[in-house]
Amino acid sequence: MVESVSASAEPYDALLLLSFGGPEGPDEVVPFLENVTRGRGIPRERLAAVGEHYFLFGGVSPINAQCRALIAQVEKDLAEHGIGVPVYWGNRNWQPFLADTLRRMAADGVRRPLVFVTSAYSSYSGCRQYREDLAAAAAEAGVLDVMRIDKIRAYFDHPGFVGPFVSSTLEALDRLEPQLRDAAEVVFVTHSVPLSYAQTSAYVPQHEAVAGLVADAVRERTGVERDWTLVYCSRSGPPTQPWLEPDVCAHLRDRAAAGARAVVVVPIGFVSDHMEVIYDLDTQAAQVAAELGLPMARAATPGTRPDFVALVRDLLTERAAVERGETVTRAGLSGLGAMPDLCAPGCCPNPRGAGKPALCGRD
Ligand SMILES: CC1=C(CCC(=O)O)c2cc3nc(cc4[nH]c(cc5[nH]c(cc1n2)c(C)c5CCC(=O)O)c(CCC(=O)O)c4C)C(CCC(=O)O)=C3C
Ligand SMILES: [Fe+2]
Repeated sequence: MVESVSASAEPYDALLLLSFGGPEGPDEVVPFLENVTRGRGIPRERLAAVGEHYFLFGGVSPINAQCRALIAQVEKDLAEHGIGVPVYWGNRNWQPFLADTLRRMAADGVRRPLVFVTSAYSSYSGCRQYREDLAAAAAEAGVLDVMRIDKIRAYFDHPGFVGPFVSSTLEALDRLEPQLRDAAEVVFVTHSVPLSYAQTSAYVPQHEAVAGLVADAVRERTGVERDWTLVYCSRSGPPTQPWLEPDVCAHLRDRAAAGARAVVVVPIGFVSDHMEVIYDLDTQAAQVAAELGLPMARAATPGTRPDFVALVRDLLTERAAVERGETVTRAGLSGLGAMPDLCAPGCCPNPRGAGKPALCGRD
């Protein structure tokens, strides 16, 4: 972590965790899905199928509990480091809704919050869409005149994000039978997105960089050279629209046919074990692997690992130092360089066209 940056949140007076949101009971599943997919042309069959994924887990997405757990650890960590900013939480698609949170923050006297989004990579879904959410919610809450909102940069190659995946990949290898460990291939997985999103953002190169960093570290630690691939899960949208491929299940079939002996599945696209992880990987991909007789272990996501909790503080103090006019050293392990604090004009564009207001960028 970057200790050269003084541990102060000045000029920020609050940290806002901004996430996706998820249902917390069967009655909430359909309204939640309506919020997610409004105006996005997701086929009815796909929606019904995704609803079933949630019902399989009692209509409860794990994501909200994971946000609460992360916030509790971040509050503790900030307090331990003498950083006295309150931490708030708002979501794009479910309670607590972002606009309600912004209203409460304004009433509490917050004027200069910094936003941390639970998405590490650049893409419309993980970057600009949250910036549009901030603009819409700030307008709805009527706080645009009293609050200046900044957002923390994309953090895919930060050691506090990559490190937990190195540890969890080693732990997953250890869960395989000892005689299979050295032969196990590493399958890095992220959320598929439409090709149009991938072509207009650094989504794929950023994932390739993280996969390479984790694979290198695991090779160093185990002394074993193993094959790895980046694949995708959770494809949605109409069948006519091209999305990133291959799908994780198709990849497992291919590798089994090619004689692979075991796999470790590493969900580098996700900061915590939410629905895509517990359904698409732990349920669906695990079932395919079982049918193929292919031993599979799934690596954990960063969740509330101490390195990831410390990442939030590091990025908060880094950005605060920038705003105070200090020179900072930015933690980042890939050769891609840090993403800018203010998104460049037109970055991670809205596939339905420009023109929707977005905060925290140069456009
Ligand atoms: C890149 C990306 C991330 C990672 C970055 C980030 O974390 O933000 C992400 C996260 C998430 N996606 C989630 C859930 C859903 N995503 C959907 C639909 C879509 N996701 C997309 C992309 C992404 N999504 C896209 C291009 C669509 C098509 C519609 C559209 O263009 O918007 C749908 C609709 C049904 C379906 O078709 O799957 C659901 C229910 C949950 C909550 C999980 C839980 O409850 O635990 C989380 C964290
Ligand atoms: Fe999604």
